[in-house]
Amino acid sequence: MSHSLPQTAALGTDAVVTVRGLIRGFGNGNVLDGLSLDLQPGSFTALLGRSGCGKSTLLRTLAKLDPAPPGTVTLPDERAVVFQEPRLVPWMPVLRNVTLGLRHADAEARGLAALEEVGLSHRSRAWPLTLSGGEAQRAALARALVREPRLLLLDEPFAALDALTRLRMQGLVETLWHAHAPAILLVTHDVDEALLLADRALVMADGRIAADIPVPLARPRRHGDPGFIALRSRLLSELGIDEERLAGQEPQRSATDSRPAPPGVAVGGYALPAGAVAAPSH
Ligand SMILES: Nc1ncnc2c1ncn2[C@@H]1O[C@H](COP(=O)(O)OP(=O)(O)OP(=O)(O)O)[C@@H](O)[C@H]1O
Repeated sequence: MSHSLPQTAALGTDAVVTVRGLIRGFGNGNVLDGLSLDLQPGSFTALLGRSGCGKSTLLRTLAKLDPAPPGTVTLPDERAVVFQEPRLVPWMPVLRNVTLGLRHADAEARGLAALEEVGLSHRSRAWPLTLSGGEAQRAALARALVREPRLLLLDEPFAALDALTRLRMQGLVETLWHAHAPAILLVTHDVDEALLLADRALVMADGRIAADIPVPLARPRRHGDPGFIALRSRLLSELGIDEERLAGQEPQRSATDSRPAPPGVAVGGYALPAGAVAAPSH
């Protein structure tokens, strides 16, 4: 794990999100144990960590779906969240799903514009159950986008998609980020996804941010670039993953594999072999 002190790193006054000493437990120890974090306006941050370390708990707290003790979390009002499942209301057409809860007089025009941006305007009248997995996630992104969020929370939004659709969706999210500049917090198990998209990678462990790694790579990013490879090694090491054992393994999935990715830490959409993840040292 990092030897730096990321709990106090990058804490600034102009942040769009401020978390200070956040504690959250469910009866059996604290999942979040004094976690502190700042997110700057327009930043793109990836959040990684072992399964069960508390990533979704933090994200749910930032979405105000879970309570936080008074004074520990400061958030903008304009927030939106996209989950692994699109969570569309099945008895409402796509456009209604996107505009649900919007109070603007021109909500429909805004909804159509958002659908246009995600490449789904031709399905605005469709029922959610007739959408493909990728289309449904596009609709979920449009529903987030139409709210003009200053903070966009993404909880493994591509994990249930096949590898090719995931690549397209990653490109779409990057385009939307460039166009609208929300602060994005992306929870992902995929180290390559984190390095392709984010300018900062956070690793959670022991209920805190254990490592805070800048990703100063030029875009568009490529897996083979030396800087990418070096950061990948660093991130895998922070995650306690044995890269040498990983290198000896054949990928279990191809780019056109339509099966959803299995849970656990992944690299480039490939599930890691069991032995590649070191036993917890704590
Ligand atoms: N509402 C809840 N009630 C009880 N325990 C919970 C609740 N929410 C989360 N937990 C527990 O808190 C821990 C952290 O869960 P969380 O979903 O935040 O982890 P995660 O890092 O997102 O995991 P994964 O990567 O597998 O999605 C887990 O042990 C989980 O069982």
